[in-house]
Amino acid sequence: MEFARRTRVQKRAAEQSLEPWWRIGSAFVAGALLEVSTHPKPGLVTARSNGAHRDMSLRTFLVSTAAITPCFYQCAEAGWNHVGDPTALLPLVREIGRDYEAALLRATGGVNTQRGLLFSAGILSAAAGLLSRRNTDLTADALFQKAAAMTRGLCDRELSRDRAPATAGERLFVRYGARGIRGEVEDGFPTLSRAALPALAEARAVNAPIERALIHVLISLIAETEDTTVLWRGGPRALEWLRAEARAVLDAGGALTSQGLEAIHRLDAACIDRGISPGGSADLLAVTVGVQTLVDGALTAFGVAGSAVSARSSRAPSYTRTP
Ligand SMILES: CC(C)(COP(=O)(O)OP(=O)(O)OC[C@H]1O[C@@H](n2cnc3c(N)ncnc32)[C@H](O[C@H]2O[C@H](COP(=O)(O)OP(=O)(O)OP(=O)(O)O)[C@@H](O)[C@H]2O)[C@@H]1O)[C@@H](O)C(=O)NCCC(=O)NCCS
Ligand SMILES: Nc1ncnc2[nH]cnc12
Repeated sequence: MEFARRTRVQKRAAEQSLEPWWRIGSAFVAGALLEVSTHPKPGLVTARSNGAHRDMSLRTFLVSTAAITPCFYQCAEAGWNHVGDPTALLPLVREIGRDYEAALLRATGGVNTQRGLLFSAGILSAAAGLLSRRNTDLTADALFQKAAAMTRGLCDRELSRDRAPATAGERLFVRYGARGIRGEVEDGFPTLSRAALPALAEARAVNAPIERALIHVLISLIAETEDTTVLWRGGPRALEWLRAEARAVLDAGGALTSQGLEAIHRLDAACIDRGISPGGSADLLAVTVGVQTLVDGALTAFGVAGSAVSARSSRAPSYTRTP
């Protein structure tokens, strides 16, 4: 029975002429590329701005994405081949990830562009591989629950006040109790379930153009995320200021209204003035695109320039939204 089921799954994968892990990894690579190219994004690097950064540009992210791309494929394949408890998959995936974190830093000359994405998308790629092998539908909830199962106990193991912190994230845990990307993953991506995916659904419902939809998702993430990159650079006051500003933009309709978009441009300028850059929220935008691509089962929904973001809408975007 098991052999017949696995053959059926592998036959289906073969019919799609791609090993499942290629499709899984590509979903998150697309997320990384679409994220960095989207403009405007408050304080962040885009295709037209370096945001609040002197050490990063679009090209920095393009080469770091190229450097980490194989990681997602390898993590997905590790998940596909994993047998046993999901927690036993995490050490395998982290070993892969650490190699690619070094590759990322070599590619960027030491600039930390996407460590958070490497961690979160690597784990989700492995979770997707594991679920695909078991012929389980790739829903957002299934992916998030599997990622949480893989990382159970991670924060208790790695974030402690009993030893000298080694990284920014560990320092911020000691100082403020912030759990950063580790907390987001171990809790099963609550910020995506609560904010990002509903914002994407809202944009799809009005057939918003892709770039507007991605900006709208990012603002919704900034309003919710305990972003340790903002905490690191500006402390709790900066994080609370930014989240309040993002909520005000959403009250004006977010990226789905002209007033909201004007407010986003103003917030971008204010973040640049203050040296604030919500890199963790940007990572979660990339992860949201990857997850939605796996749920849709196709890259098309995000790849047709100018069209609406929905995978299902065939008509031209009749895009109007009153605040
Ligand atoms: C597990 C680690 C990745 C944890 O690293 P660390 O101990 O540093 O913990 P955090 O700070 O909590 O997280 C690291 C990065 O995660 C992003 N992030 C932060 N908060 C959140 C959040 N709430 N939700 C999601 N993601 C979050 C963030 O990454 C982005 O920002 C970085 C750019 O920031 P920036 O300030 O511009 O640049 P810096 O150089 O950092 O500061 P400046 O000097 O310029 O001021 C960039 O990384 C974005 O990705 C956090 O930085 C790690 O320890 C680890 O184990 N890595 C190994 C790889 C691995 O395990 N992979 C497994 C799967 S492959
Ligand atoms: N577009 C971006 N700009 C700055 N930091 C980031 N971290 C992830 N994406 C980023």
